Formats: sequence, structure tokens, C-alpha cells
Amino acid sequence: EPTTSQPPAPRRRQHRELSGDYYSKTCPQLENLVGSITSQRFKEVPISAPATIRLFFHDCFVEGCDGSILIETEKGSKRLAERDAEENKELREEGFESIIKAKALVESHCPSRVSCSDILAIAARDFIHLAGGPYYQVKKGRWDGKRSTAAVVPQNIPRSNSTVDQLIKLFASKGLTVDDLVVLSGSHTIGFAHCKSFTGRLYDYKGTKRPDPTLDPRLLKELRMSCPFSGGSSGVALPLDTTTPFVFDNGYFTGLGTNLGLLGSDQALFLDPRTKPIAVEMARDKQRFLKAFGDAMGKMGSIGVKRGRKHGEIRTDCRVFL
Ligand code: HEM
Ligand SMILES: [Ca+2]
Ligand SMILES: [Ca+2]
Repeated sequence: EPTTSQPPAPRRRQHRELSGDYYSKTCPQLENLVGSITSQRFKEVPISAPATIRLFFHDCFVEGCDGSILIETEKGSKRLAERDAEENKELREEGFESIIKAKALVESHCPSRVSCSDILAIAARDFIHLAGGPYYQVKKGRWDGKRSTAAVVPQNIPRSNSTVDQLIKLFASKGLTVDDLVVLSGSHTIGFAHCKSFTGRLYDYKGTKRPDPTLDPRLLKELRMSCPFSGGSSGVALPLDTTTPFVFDNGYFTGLGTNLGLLGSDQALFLDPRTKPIAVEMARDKQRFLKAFGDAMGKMGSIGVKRGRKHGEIRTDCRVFL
């Protein structure tokens, strides 16, 4: 018994801290289980890679990395869940399916132990690595959130015509730096964008009735053929990194250097004095990019994490609250 009047400091676990060995007792084979699904999906449905990486980004930026993006709107309800927000309409089904499959396998071995948000974080890392990107340790211990509301999505997800100023502010509001913004945008080294995400640049840039002058003229011609001013197919999607759309390399950044950025927000990073030096460095040094990317994903993966029953839950079906 302490004899002083001071009570002993409570030995409470660090609350928001994630850890590498979080499931070492409750689900030691977790990463292998998820890994068996991601490697199979990468072989059979390779588009699952960009789909899942983007899914993780859209999860973390709205209510933190808590699996809120995975919730489905209740049948007949007017209160739309996040995934039904306009900003999330182009999130591919293949990403959601990958997480559902991984969760099913994990539940069969470690029932009600592992959060959907941790599975999403691990799967995103796996797909980055499978596509040629870095392998980094994923810290775990996220709990799934208890809210998913479409109405809060717009102010938290960047748009393809956001200015660098807006991007910097949004990322800063998530605790991410200008370096993180540029490095994480390097995710656009794989995957595709639908015409509507960039047609503004092709026909009527900022109300000028002319194309974006910072878009390479040859690429402009090709993009206009695939994405006509009107009457085009809404299903058409074109590579964000025209050089190597399936390989996780620094091709996105070298492309920006020759005006091959597909989205306005991408090319803008190469035009603003605050972001250009970082993009130039990433274009110059692929290894440096891959290392920086792994580190930045760790930061993004710890945005707004929840711990404990007050704010969180461990879902059994990632699509519905407990
Ligand atoms: C910096 C601000 C960002 C903006 C404005 C932005 C915007 C977009 C847009 C408009 C698309 C294409 C959607 C479509 O038309 O189908 C897209 C795709 C994608 N984004 Fe971003 N994004 C940003 C940052 C990020 C970050 C930080 C990540 C991941 C860490 C990411 C990962 C991806 C991936 C992988 C795709 C391809 C998806 C697919 O092919 O299914 N993006 N992004
Ligand atoms: Ca979330
Ligand atoms: Ca690439």
C-alpha cells in the first residue's frame, strides 16, 4: 500500500495506440489469412488492387480508419451510408468484395476478434506490395465505427479539380503534411479514372471553352477520342498513370514531369511551388518514393482510430453494424 496521499497513476493502456502484435494472442495467423485472399484476388481479379487501396483512403478520410465505408444503407432507409455518397460512387465493387472475402475467412478462424478496419488496412498493404510497391508493417488495433453517413462525405474527400491549396488544407485537417499529400497521391501510379473525372480538362477548362494548357497535346487527343464531349459511355475508364497503370512504381511522378497527369489535381501538384519539389524528387528516385509511401500509409492508416466499446465495435459482417 502506498503511504503517500498521492494515488498511484492508473495503469491504463495507451488509448489510441496501434501495435504490430495486437492480434498475436487472439488471431496469430491473421496476416496469412488475409494474404491468402489478396494474393488469390490479385491473380484472378487484378483490378482489386487499386480498388482496395482507394477504398482504404476513402475510409480513413471519413470518420477515420474505422470501416465506416463498408456499411451498406439499410433497405428502404433514406439515411444513406457513406458508400452511397456521390463521391464514393466510383469505388469499385472489387474492393468491397475483397474485404468481404477476407473477413469471411478470418471469421472462420478467429470469430468476432478482428475488426473490418484492420482487415482493410492489411489488404491495402498486400495489394500495394503485390503490384510492385513497398511491403511495410501494418499496425493494428482499430475498432470499427458505429456511424456511416453520406452527408459528411463531400467535405472530407478531395475532388479531381481541387486546388493545391484545398488539398493541403484537407490533408492538414487529417494530420498529414504536404509531403504526405504528394507521396500518397503517388497511389495514382495504378488504377483508372472515369471520363467524368477529367472531361472538364479536355473541353472547357475553368470556363475557357478550351482544354487545359498543361495537358500534353497527344494525350489530349487520345483522351478526347475515348471521352467525347457528349454521348460517351459512362463505363469508360482510363489509366491514371499512362506509363505503367498496373505497376506500383514512380511512373506517376515521371509522367507529371511531362504533362501526362490525368486528373487536374494530379498535374496541379507539379505546378505549385509547395508541392513540385517533392514530386520532382519522387520522379528522380523510385526507392525513395517507395519508402516514403510506406511511411505515409502508416500515417494515413492511423487517422482517427477508435479503441474500445464506447466508440467502436468488432463487426462480424463488415456491411452491417453489430
Ligand atoms: C490528393 C487528392 C486525391 C484526389 C483528388 C483523388 C481523386 C481520384 C479520382 C477522381 C479517381 C478516379 C475515380 C474514377 O473516376 O473512377 C481516383 C482514383 C484512385 N485513387 Fe485517388 N485521389 C486522391 C488521393 C488518393 C490517395 C491518397 C489514394 C490512396 C492512398 C488514392 C488512391 C486512388 C486509387 C488507387 C485510384 C484508382 C481506383 C481504381 O482504379 O479503381 N487517391 N482518385
Ligand atoms: Ca471511416
Ligand atoms: Ca505505375
